Amino acid sequence: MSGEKEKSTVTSAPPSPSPSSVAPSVEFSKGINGLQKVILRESRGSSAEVYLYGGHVTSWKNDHGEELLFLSSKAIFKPPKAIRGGIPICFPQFASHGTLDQHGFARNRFWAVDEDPPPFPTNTLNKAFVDLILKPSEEDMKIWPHSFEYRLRIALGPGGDLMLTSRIRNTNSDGKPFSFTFAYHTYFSVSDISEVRVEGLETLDYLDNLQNKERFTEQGDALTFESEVDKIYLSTPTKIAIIDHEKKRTFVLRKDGLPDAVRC
Ligand SMILES: O=P(O)(O)OC[C@H]1O[C@@H](O)[C@H](O)[C@@H](O)[C@@H]1O
Repeated sequence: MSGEKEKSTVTSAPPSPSPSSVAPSVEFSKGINGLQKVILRESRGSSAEVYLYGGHVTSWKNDHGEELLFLSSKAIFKPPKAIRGGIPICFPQFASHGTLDQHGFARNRFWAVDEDPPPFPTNTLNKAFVDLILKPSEEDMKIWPHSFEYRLRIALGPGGDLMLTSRIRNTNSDGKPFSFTFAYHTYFSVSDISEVRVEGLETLDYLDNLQNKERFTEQGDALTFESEVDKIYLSTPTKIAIIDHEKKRTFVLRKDGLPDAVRC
């Protein structure tokens, strides 16, 4: 949940063999309640929508136009309320692990388009992407007294895979270090929850949010959802799969620099 460079890629299988037609594109427009959004489109037809409010991915569609993220029908898109669903950015605090409001303030702030991001080591020429940046306001500094630059790149690859990369820099003038917790709190769209299985978290230790964050060890070999679940798994593998038997769809999540994973 913490670190300087946090990357997460999600793919949804199976990929479609449809032919390549248009070039990747990035379009700026007005979304719900006039809030600014960015639409990423890649050559085979997949797309993603990102609101500057929260730096929040609200939609991710595959090349058949099927929505892959859940967005609550009660999501109101009215600042200062966080958007419910999609991919909220929890920063500088995940959940209630600190003195700030639940999940920190980054999801309730207006991010800017980062016109001049530092270069990336990897080639993104074949991707549709947008770079966003968040810096604290004076008001933010009153509740969390650390100066930072949070750069977020959201990229959609030619196969429709979605990649988020976070680069967080300490800009305190005295160089004083700070620590933070962080999460991409992704809401995947699935059919019936009883048809869903998660692979990659078996036998791991977790903190159970429904039992005062007590630590337990996962026992079963297939992780399903039989009742309410709210668990933070510790030291998870870089690859986790979410298998939706009814939709016959598998989300493959790959991550780098993010040791823990939440299942809820
Ligand atoms: O309702 P929020 O603030 O968007 O948070 C979503 C969920 O985030 C999880 O991390 C919490 O453990 C849940 O209790 C919570 O419901």
